[in-house]
Amino acid sequence: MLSVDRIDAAYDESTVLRGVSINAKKNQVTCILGRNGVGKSTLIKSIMGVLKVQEGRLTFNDKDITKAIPAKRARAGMSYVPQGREIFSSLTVEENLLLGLEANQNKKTDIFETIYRYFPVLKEMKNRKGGDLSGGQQQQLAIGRALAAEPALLLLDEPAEGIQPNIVEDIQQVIIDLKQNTETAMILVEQNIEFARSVGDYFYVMDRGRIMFEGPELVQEELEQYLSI
Ligand SMILES: Nc1ncnc2c1ncn2[C@@H]1O[C@H](COP(=O)(O)OP(=O)(O)OP(=O)(O)O)[C@@H](O)[C@H]1O
Repeated sequence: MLSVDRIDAAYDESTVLRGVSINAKKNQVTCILGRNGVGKSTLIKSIMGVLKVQEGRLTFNDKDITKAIPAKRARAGMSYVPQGREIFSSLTVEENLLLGLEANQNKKTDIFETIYRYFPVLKEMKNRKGGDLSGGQQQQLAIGRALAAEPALLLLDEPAEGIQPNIVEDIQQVIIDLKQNTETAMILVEQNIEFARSVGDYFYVMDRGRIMFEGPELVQEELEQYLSI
């Protein structure tokens, strides 16, 4: 459903991604692993279109989206949870979710019941300002907002980073539930190997802007070489 074909991406003059190719499939969690600064977030940004690629091609549901702006990719079914959970602090929880609904083709708030079932705390706090939530609650809201679009492809950039363990478990359960009950394809950038292993179906390991390893299992040797384990 998503195919990234030999892309290069750069910030100004410095090239960060070099000939990166990955695929994501319906109903599967595709994990991107690698040390700090190897280009994982840059890859996710290139997929969402926040960063333009210089070379290569992106295809989403058989359409070439290489030059499409992020809003068009969102309308086509992509949702993005950036690293650092960028929610709107001055809007309420419910207003944040309503913004997510904008990208949803059927625009029905029925999806909110599913989101509130996944993250009951969001229902309890639906009239509170996003900025009043704890870090973990804001991460739940960021994921909830992305799910309000009922995406075909969900991009998650380190959702477990800096989050307390019980909320990490909730997020893990949501990913597993989405796999079991929907056709959502997910791309998960993660430093937490156990988290990635527990939900992942296919793994890519990056180093200095390139894919060094890919496969359905994480091989210990590759982990030691590229993830300093
Ligand atoms: N906005 C930016 N402008 C210039 N350089 C950037 C920018 N964002 C990232 N970089 C650089 O691009 C490289 C890859 O960064 P990226 O954030 O993609 O790595 P990452 O693998 O996601 O790391 P982390 O796990 O720390 O988020 C790094 O050298 C980083 O310093």
